Amino acid sequence: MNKNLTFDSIIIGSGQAGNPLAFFLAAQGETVALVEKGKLGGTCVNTGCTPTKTYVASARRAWELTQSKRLGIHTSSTPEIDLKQIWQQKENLIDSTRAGLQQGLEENKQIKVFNGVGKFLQPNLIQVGDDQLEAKKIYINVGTRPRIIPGFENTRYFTNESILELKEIPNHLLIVGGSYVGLEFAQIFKRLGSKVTVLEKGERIIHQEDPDHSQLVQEMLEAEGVQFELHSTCLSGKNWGKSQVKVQIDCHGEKKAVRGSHLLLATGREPNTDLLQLELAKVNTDERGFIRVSEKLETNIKGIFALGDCNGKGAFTHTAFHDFEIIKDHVSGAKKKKIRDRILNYALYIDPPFARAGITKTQALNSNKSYLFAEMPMSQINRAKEKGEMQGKMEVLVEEKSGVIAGAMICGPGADEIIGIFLTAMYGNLHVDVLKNGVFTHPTVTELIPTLLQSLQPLKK
Ligand SMILES: Cc1cc2nc3c(=O)[nH]c(=O)nc-3n(C[C@H](O)[C@H](O)[C@H](O)COP(=O)(O)OP(=O)(O)OC[C@H]3O[C@@H](n4cnc5c(N)ncnc54)[C@H](O)[C@@H]3O)c2cc1C
Ligand SMILES: NC(=O)c1ccc[n+]([C@@H]2O[C@H](COP(=O)([O-])OP(=O)(O)OC[C@H]3O[C@@H](n4cnc5c(N)ncnc54)[C@H](O)[C@@H]3O)[C@@H](O)[C@H]2O)c1
Repeated sequence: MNKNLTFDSIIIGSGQAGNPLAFFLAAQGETVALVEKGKLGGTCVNTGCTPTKTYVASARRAWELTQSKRLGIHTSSTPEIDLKQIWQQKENLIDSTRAGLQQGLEENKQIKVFNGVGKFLQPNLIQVGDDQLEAKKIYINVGTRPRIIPGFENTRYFTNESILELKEIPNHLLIVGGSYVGLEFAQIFKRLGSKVTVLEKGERIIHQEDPDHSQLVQEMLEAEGVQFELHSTCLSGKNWGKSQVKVQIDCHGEKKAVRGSHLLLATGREPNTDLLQLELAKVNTDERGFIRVSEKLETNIKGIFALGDCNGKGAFTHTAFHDFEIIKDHVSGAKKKKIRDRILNYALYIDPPFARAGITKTQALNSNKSYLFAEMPMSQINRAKEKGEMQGKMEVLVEEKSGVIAGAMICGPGADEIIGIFLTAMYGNLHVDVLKNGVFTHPTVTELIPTLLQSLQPLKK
């Protein structure tokens, strides 16, 4: 039976911004409809951060066993990898996270969850199944999905979602796309026992990073046996017999191709905004379908907001959560928080992690400001030596005039946590001397930050 229901707010998408927002608005006394077409918790919980980092942990443990001899530990047998159990462990973690969320939503009398695809009928009217929901405020948090490139329509392929359902280790995994998703899975499956080949159309992997960083990460993965085919233009796939796939990686000249047992497409994301009938609400998007928003996340239509990956202003869980913080700040009246307050930062969870904050060397060289630069290889850092993990380095960029840190990159043990030291200094607008004069705990990677800063020199091309 059709129902017409009125709420104070409607949230479309149970993602990293939508869930905390539902609880916050409810605590303000609002009635809230939360519309979700799939599983509660969105990408990060179900098919993104949580499952991949669980797999990274298992893969790390498998790799550690192969390294134990070097550290004087002799094991009597080769480790047996049980992907079914790794899968189960990840399922358990996801289930418990989702169960906590579901319980919180069910117990909250102010929130009602609707299962189904939310679509606009008018700027303040949403259709979900047979129900029509009305509210003065609508928050869109619909996230993104894997982008499938042309040429693979009739090929057996996996995405970041379906590959997490495998129960047996692929014999030879081909991965199209040498960026965050592709590289994390490349190392995971190599360490779990697959042969892995990454096919990247560009001249280098992680093309948004500095070229020497692309090189560094490629060399680290190659040292573990991951193979790379760069300049893989003109890609297309086809099934090869019952159990293989063949990917054409150059359709000119020698017509090069590679064959494998499994194929993962990791070629970027596209926004789920096409499901929303945004045209009926006259909400503007950019040419790629991301919703255009102001600094306070409002769309061109008053009362309609877009948060998280679907607004194209961030592509991470922490940026989606910060979008929630911005809305919270505006609803509660402080009205100080803005998108531009945040400093770009993230970690690529290969092991050891590659973490970055602020600008790159390439960006610094292309700007009209002068910068100081310092770097230090992990091979000079005692803690890294003691752990026997000396790949990677630490780098920092300081704006010469202000003496404030503009960018940092750490690739090495604990990099994803240590980058927070630079970020704190950057958020606090601290002069670099504060860190340079600090005394940090021994033996840590962090204790070398003052030494790193003592070697700052003008950044040169
Ligand atoms: C493999 C992988 C690993 C990742 N690892 C990390 C990491 O380590 N660290 C990090 O910071 N980020 C990571 N990310 C990115 C992170 O997952 C996203 O940035 C984050 O989940 C974005 O959250 P969101 O709130 O924008 O939307 P999402 O979490 O994508 O949630 C959107 C929700 O909206 C629902 N929806 C869509 N359309 C509709 C509709 N019309 N009606 C109803 N519901 C709808 C979807 O089903 C989904 O549940 C990873 C991503 C992937 C793919
Ligand atoms: N640790 C993390 O924070 C983390 C981990 C995984 C994913 N993510 C998020 O997921 C998003 C998506 O990651 P992603 O790696 O899928 O996408 P991406 O957009 O970062 O990279 C896509 C890659 O595929 C390549 N590619 C695109 N079209 C191709 C083609 N036709 N042939 C061959 N190669 C092609 C591109 O050159 C690029 O290297 C990221 O923006 C990131 O925010 C974050």
